[in-house]
Amino acid sequence: MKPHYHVITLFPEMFTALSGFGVSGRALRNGLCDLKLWDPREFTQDAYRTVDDRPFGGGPGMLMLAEPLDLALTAAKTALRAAGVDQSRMVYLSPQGRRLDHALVLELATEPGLILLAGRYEGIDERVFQRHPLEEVSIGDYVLSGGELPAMVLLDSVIRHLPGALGDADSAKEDSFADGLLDCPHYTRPEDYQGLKVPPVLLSGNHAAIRRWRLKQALGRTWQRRPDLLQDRRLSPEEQDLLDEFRRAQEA
Ligand SMILES: NC[C@H]1CCC[C@@H](CNc2ccc(C(N)=O)cn2)C1
Repeated sequence: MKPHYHVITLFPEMFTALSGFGVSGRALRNGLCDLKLWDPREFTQDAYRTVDDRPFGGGPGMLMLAEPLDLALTAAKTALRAAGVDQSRMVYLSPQGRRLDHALVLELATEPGLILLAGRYEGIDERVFQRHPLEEVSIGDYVLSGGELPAMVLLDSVIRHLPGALGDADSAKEDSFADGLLDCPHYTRPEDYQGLKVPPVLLSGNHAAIRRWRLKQALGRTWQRRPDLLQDRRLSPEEQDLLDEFRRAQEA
């Protein structure tokens, strides 16, 4: 059953960045999943198609009105039910949310339906959260002008884990965060670029040695740049040896 992704957004055209290119574009084109965009403006009833208004209590900026969002969210839910998906996770992208990480991406990749709400302006009327069980998700501790880019970041990372999305399935498995480590260095032709050489082991054809070298580099980089990731990751005896080797070489 292919997953259905629905996004509520004032700027549906932005999503060509996801649907028009690369792995995510191919996955959508090949029907591994589908994407439906809902513009709250289509759910307004006034002549000016108003989607925002000033905040009660004063303060700068505008807020998104509850009704167009409520109607758009309900329309998305109804469409998903018609497609046979009864329970969809509903996500509001916001800096106040649960941090998106590999674990959450894997969770979301198992969902048959997702409804994402991309906010704009200074926020949305709080009553939308009382009408819909929206979970807040953040892609990082910074503020963007809208939730559309975070929605595309979330969907791109999720789509990569759908069966068939990546030609060579291994590349997702080999994704650094898949095994809890940062990525190793990569090299391709030429063997000598501006006097800079490729590590000989990668040209040796000795696949056991190449695997060990890559694992050692990934462990060393993680230790150097993201030691916190090593807190949560038990190391096998081989990995511990490789990391010790890396560290000794650094101190030499
Ligand atoms: N109060 C600001 C807030 C009002 C409502 C719209 C959002 C959109 N911007 C976002 C959304 C998500 C993230 C993130 N880190 O995932 C950053 N920025 C901004």
